[in-house]
Amino acid sequence: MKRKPKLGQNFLVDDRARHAIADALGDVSQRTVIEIGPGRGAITEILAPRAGRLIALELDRELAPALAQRFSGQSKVEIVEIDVLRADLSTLVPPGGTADVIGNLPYYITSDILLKLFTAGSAGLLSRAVVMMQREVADRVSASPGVRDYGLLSATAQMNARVDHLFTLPPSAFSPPPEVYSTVLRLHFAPRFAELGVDATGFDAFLKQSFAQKRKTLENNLRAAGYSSSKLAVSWPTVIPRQARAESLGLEPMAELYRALTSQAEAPSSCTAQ
Ligand SMILES: C[S@@+](CC[C@H](N)C(=O)[O-])C[C@H]1O[C@@H](n2cnc3c(N)ncnc32)[C@H](O)[C@@H]1O
Repeated sequence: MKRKPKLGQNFLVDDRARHAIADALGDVSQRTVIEIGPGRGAITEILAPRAGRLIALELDRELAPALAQRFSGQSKVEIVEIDVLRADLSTLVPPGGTADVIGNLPYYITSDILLKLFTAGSAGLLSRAVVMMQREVADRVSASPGVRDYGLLSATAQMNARVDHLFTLPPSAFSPPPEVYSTVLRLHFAPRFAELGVDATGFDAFLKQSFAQKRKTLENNLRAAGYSSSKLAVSWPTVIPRQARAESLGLEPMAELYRALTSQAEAPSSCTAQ
């Protein structure tokens, strides 16, 4: 049986691909770039001479000191041994400015990393990210409403960023080769909460409730979350068919329903499910 590498360590060995990933971030000469999971430095070594400042976050206790040693002569490069999910990104961003992110992500925590990036993007800390992930996850992030892959991750991503699908790599681009294809996405952080007239925390929670069970209609998911039938009936916008599933709806009608539900005094927690 093939042994799975620990910490999602499939290192990029395709030279064209690592240059294409670094190039996708554009001109970073005046930018702070945060690299997630630099590993053996495949992308780090391309960005080190280009970036205004490069901060690479690596969890592996052997790889991090080896990289720190290798880049010790380059004052613009900092290698930090840390779990990216525990890192406080706000401390890495220049005061009053934003940073960019790059990374061939460790696939076992891709969704958690993306959520962390969206939160930081909404807080105005990040501008762009070029990130590689398992193809199936990238397809979900960039899916449009109504297609099979569209779900909570797509809605959350598209509330927070414009998503460009860049290119896909086969397992042979990595060593050891993973069992899956990998896709590179570019995210331009541009939160839509204000434009759609919703508050970020409340709407994020509403999306989770709306997509809670794929086989249920949106109305049934919201009833299960505690909204009463009467409240749903008076708030339901005419643009949304009563039998619709959240997976078929764009963010505009979802925001319209959320605004209608929250503009009335009754809160979901005080509703009786009927
Ligand atoms: C897919 S490899 C990419 C390595 C390198 N950037 C490349 O392209 O060859 C993922 C990297 O993320 C690191 N990693 C895994 N979990 C991490 C975490 N929680 N925080 C930071 N780095 C992590 C792994 O040690 C590994 O170096």
